Parts: sequence; C-alpha cells; structure tokens
Amino acid sequence: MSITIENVSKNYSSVQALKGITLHIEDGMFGLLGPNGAGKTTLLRILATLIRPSSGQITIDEYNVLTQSGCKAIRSQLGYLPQELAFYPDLTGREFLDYMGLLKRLYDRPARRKQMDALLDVVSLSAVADHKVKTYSGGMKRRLGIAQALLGNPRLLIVDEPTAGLDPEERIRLRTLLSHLAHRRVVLLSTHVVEDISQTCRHIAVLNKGEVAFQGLTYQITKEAQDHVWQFRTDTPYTPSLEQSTISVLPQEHGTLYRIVGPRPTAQNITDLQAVAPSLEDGYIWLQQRHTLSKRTPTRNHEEASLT
Ligand SMILES: Nc1ncnc2c1ncn2[C@@H]1O[C@H](COP(=O)(O)OP(=O)(O)OP(=O)(O)O)[C@@H](O)[C@H]1O
Repeated sequence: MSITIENVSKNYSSVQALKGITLHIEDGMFGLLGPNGAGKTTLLRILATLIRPSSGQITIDEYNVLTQSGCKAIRSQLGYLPQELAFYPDLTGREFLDYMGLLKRLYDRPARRKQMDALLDVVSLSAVADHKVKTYSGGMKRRLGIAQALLGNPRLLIVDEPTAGLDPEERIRLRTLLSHLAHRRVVLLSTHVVEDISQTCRHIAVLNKGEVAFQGLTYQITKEAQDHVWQFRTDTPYTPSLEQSTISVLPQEHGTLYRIVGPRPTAQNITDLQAVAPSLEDGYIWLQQRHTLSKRTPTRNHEEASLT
C-alpha cells in the first residue's frame, strides 16, 4: 500500500489544525510524533475518512480518498483505533468483537467467528474472551480495540495514541504487537512518546502546530541534534535561555548535572561543559524548538524599541 498526502490543510472555524501537510507512507510501521495539539488526531481522522480536509489531496494506492468511490474503496481496507474507543462494558470481549464485526458487514457468521477467534489469539485475549469488558484492564481494552480494528484484515491500520496511560509492560506488549502487524500492511501510529516510535518505526514524521517539522528515517532525528546537546555541572540552578530546553537535571555529590538542548551554554558558574551524543528524545526536542523558533516573528531588541 502507498499513501500520498499532498498539501492537506484543515480548519476548525478559527483553528488551523493542519497547514499544508505533505507526506508519503509505504508498507510497514510509520510513526506520527508530535506534542498535544500538533494535529495528529486530525490527520488520522482525515485518513480514516471520518472528516474531510479543507484543502489538499490524498491518494491511497490508486484511489482518490476524497471522492465517494475512493472513500468507499478505502473504507473496506481500513482499521481504526481512536484515542477513546467506546466499549459496551456489559458485553464480553467476544460479544463486543461480534458486534463490531457486524458493523463491518462481516455477515457470514461462521467466517466471522473464525476470524474473531484468530484475532483474540493474536491480541492474547483468548483466555478472557468470555469475561465482561468492564473487568478488563486498560491494556486489555486497548488490545481488544486493536482486535476490532483488525476485523476484515485491513491493509491500513491506524492507531491513535494506543499506549497512553499504559504501564511499561503493557506498552512494550502493545508496541511489539503493532510491529508484528506491520508486516504486510501500513500501520500508522500516532504518539507523543518518543520511545514508542524509536522501538518500532523506521520512518516517521514529526508534526508541530499543524506542520511537518521533520520526515524521514527515525535515526536521522538524532543526527539533526548533533552539536546541539550539552552536559555540564553547576552548584546553582541553571535557567535556560529561550532557545534552550532542559532535558535532565540530576543532583550529584558535587553539584548538579544538567543536559540541555540548544545553543552552547555560556553561563559563568558552570563546569565540565561538553557536547554529548544526542538521543532520539534530544533530537525530537531540538526539532520542535527549531521549528517553533523559525516561526517566531523577529522582535526588536530593547534599544531599538526605545528609539521609536
Ligand atoms: N473538533 C474540533 N473543533 C475545534 N478545534 C479542534 C477540533 N479538533 C481539534 N481541534 C484543534 O485542532 C488542533 C489539533 O488538534 P488534534 O487533536 O488534531 O491534535 P493532536 O496532535 O492529536 O493532539 P492530542 O495529542 O492532544 O490529541 C488543536 O488546536 C485542537 O484544539
């Protein structure tokens, strides 16, 4: 499968949620990374054909998603797990899947049952399939959500923040499951957790305020931050400049160890200053910062302002 998103914008009355997004996505796992409000959910809902963009073009394989026939063709190949999936708590996991299967027009009962059994196995819920959903943990509900998205064996699986609120064990379990599912389809994963992406996605796009701040191979993000990550020690609290972000503050026996992303720190009271190898998180913060700063309108300094 091949997805091409060209110059897509979306306005909600006065809010411009997406501003000319252009992306290309192929089979495998693709990560959509960005802070709250970046526009990830809006983009996923557009791809899931739930809302229409204000402008732009989207083609999935040979289909134009914005036409009625293209939309219909894509819907039959699509599985979607939204951030908040409404479950019926008094149904069992199996009953819920059965209901969702009917909504997906899987009317052949034996075939639907067979598919449900296989999916319950894939998401490791077979043992609790006949327990009510209200007895499931957050992670189990998320896995049931993935099972319902997989009904009909879609070639495009869209999952919005699937690891939010899960404990580390469940997060790893879910990430691993999604990686396995990405073998013969596109899995589009949205998250604001850098680690989710680093462990699973070869290709990513970083969104910032409705724009693409980066797209490419995941490891390239660390390269972007090369020579912009600093470590130093100080005895007094360090206040970062507007262009710097504090990544960590580690109290030690002698002073405090700071890790900063941005221009080289120049404060007097710091020692052992060195540039360090960026992590993916450093790279992500650097990209966000660079993108935000590039959008800021230059302000006059105080002297210039006082002359007028
Ligand atoms: N239905 C809506 N009506 C008005 N504004 C909206 C609507 N949906 C989203 N927005 C706004 O659009 C922008 C992008 O929101 P979106 O939910 O797509 O971002 P996100 O990256 O998914 O964030 P989060 O991780 O918090 O869900 C935000 O400013 C949000 O407030």
